Amino acid sequence: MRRPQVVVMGVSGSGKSTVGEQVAELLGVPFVDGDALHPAANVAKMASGVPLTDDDRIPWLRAVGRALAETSPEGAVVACSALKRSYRDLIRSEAPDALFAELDGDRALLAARMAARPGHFMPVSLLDSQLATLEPLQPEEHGLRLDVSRSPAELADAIAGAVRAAA
Ligand SMILES: Nc1ncnc2c1ncn2[C@@H]1O[C@H](COP(=O)(O)OP(=O)(O)O)[C@@H](O)[C@H]1O
Ligand SMILES: O=C(O)[C@H](O)[C@@H](O)[C@H](O)[C@H](O)COP(=O)(O)O
Repeated sequence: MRRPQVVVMGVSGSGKSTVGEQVAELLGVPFVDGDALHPAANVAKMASGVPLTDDDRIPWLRAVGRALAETSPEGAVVACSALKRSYRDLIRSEAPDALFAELDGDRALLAARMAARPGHFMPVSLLDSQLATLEPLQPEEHGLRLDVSRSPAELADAIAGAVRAAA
């Protein structure tokens, strides 16, 4: 298998961190949570209920792309919302072979998962702006879309299988 570079993407609460960690485990590569790469100002903004702008996100997306390309010679899995096509293009400018696994779910399920998640900075009130910003993965983009009504283990298996098939 070529070195896997995988972005688990989707709106807040879709399971990027939970599923991404399991994908990394299955592939035997490091996992990087994109949340940890945000500057403190971005986290403070989201925690106060204000959506990020493109200007807030651009340096962060470059950092996500660099993490994907540079964390390990074996490859990596990164959890990153990557909501717009232009954001994914920025990540691909650092990691051209990245495979994007989009986690989709209906609003009620996502809101319930966000509300049940203890101690996270992201308020449920930002879910609607996340969904409004989301541009789903397009057919010509390298990746797959999955519905998050399935278990994390099933989702991780499907993503790892797609990565292996693409290698
Ligand atoms: N497929 C799933 N089925 C059930 N619960 C899930 C699933 N994926 C994630 N969760 C739960 O939903 C919440 C949000 O998941 P998380 O990984 O933090 O999402 P994200 O990183 O996309 O914001 C967490 O409490 C997590 O345990
Ligand atoms: O671009 C953004 O608006 C943020 O990056 C957002 O999409 C991201 O999802 C946050 O980091 C919240 O963290 P969770 O996704 O873990 O809720």
